[in-house]
Amino acid sequence: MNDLLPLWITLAVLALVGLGFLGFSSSKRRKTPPTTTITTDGAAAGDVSDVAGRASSATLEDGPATESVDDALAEVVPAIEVPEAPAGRLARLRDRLARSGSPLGAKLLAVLSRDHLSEDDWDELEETLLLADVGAGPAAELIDALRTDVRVQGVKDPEGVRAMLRAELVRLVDPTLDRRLNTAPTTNEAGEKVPAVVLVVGVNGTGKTTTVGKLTRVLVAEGNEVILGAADTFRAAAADQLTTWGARVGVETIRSFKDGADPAAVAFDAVRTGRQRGVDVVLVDTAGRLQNKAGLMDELGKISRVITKEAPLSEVLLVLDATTGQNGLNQARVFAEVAGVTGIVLTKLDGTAKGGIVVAVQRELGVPVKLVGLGEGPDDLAPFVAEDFVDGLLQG
Ligand SMILES: Nc1nc2c(ncn2[C@@H]2O[C@H](COP(=O)(O)OP(=O)(O)OP(=O)(O)O)[C@@H](O)[C@H]2O)c(=O)[nH]1
Repeated sequence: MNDLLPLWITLAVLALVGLGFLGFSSSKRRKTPPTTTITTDGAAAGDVSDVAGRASSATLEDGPATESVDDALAEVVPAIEVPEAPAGRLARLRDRLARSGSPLGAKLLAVLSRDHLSEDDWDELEETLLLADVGAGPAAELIDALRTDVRVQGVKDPEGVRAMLRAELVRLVDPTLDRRLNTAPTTNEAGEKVPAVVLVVGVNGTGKTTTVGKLTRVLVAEGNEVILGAADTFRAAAADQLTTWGARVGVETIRSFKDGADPAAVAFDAVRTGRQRGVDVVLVDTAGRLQNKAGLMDELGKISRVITKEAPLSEVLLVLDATTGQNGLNQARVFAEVAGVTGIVLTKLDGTAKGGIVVAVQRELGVPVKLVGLGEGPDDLAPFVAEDFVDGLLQG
């Protein structure tokens, strides 16, 4: 029996080592990056935000709850998606524009193709433009230009009429405006990289958070490193929503888990983190409740003041819902005064026959439309191109 003692000891040691290995590998398995693929439908995205929210709050509020955080994340952390390249998106989305804008394009073409244009016909054209929210000034301008074209050229064949209308609409939308997004990082005097900071403002419900999410994908597709700041602390779900958008393309969101946290503090943290990490762009989502002008001015003023301690603001994008017409324009005026808007994002153009708002809002604010939202899909945000937009209106 004594002779067998060394053998028993060896077996016991081997068994212990074996058990240890199994334990290690199973704990490793829990930490393996989850492989759940998130589809583009809202339900799956919602699941992720729930869990992302649960996981992060567990980390912050419950102390060392690493096990449950891992488990929660393991359920649904998405595989990183590859967003669609931005160039040519407007052409892909042209059908949606055509469907929404066709009352404008088709009606204008139908009237202009009549044999002898009477005063009533010109009135009808003007009315059509006004109904599409082009605005009184630009509508009158377009009618004058078309009257001159018809008198001088006397075009009557359908192709000629279409070409004439296209040229005048493009002129009205103004292809000469600089619509580039300023998202290039800079270098400060100390030679350090400073990220471009894009502040996104607008009334609640216009699509700000969605736009920040879609814009993140545009920037990632262009090879930028991005960090998001969830400074919409008014609506708790907005930060979850933003975290989900970011996670889908491997982008981190800086947020607070405190109810009603100071949005300026979150914005500051986001920009500071972006600077420390050397990222290219920091995108900051805001709440922008339009309680009153003074309140809005205080909030946005404070956000931009604290941000600029870390990095200059590169862009202030105003998100406007195209379906809200003149009301949207009134809101836009207030934001433009308060926030120093440098570009407009017009959302929900897929759901309106009022594509003319592009012209009205540019004229009203003197700021170009830089991006348009044409659906709820993750890549349904397109850089605005005057010619493609007009072609969309005239298609169909
Ligand atoms: N059809 C369509 N829907 C859009 C578009 N952009 C945003 N939406 C929808 O508009 C709704 C509101 O969007 P949010 O991004 O939550 O709006 P928000 O401005 O951040 O709202 P608050 O956080 O309350 O300030 C969502 O259902 C979006 O899917 C678009 O271009 N087309």
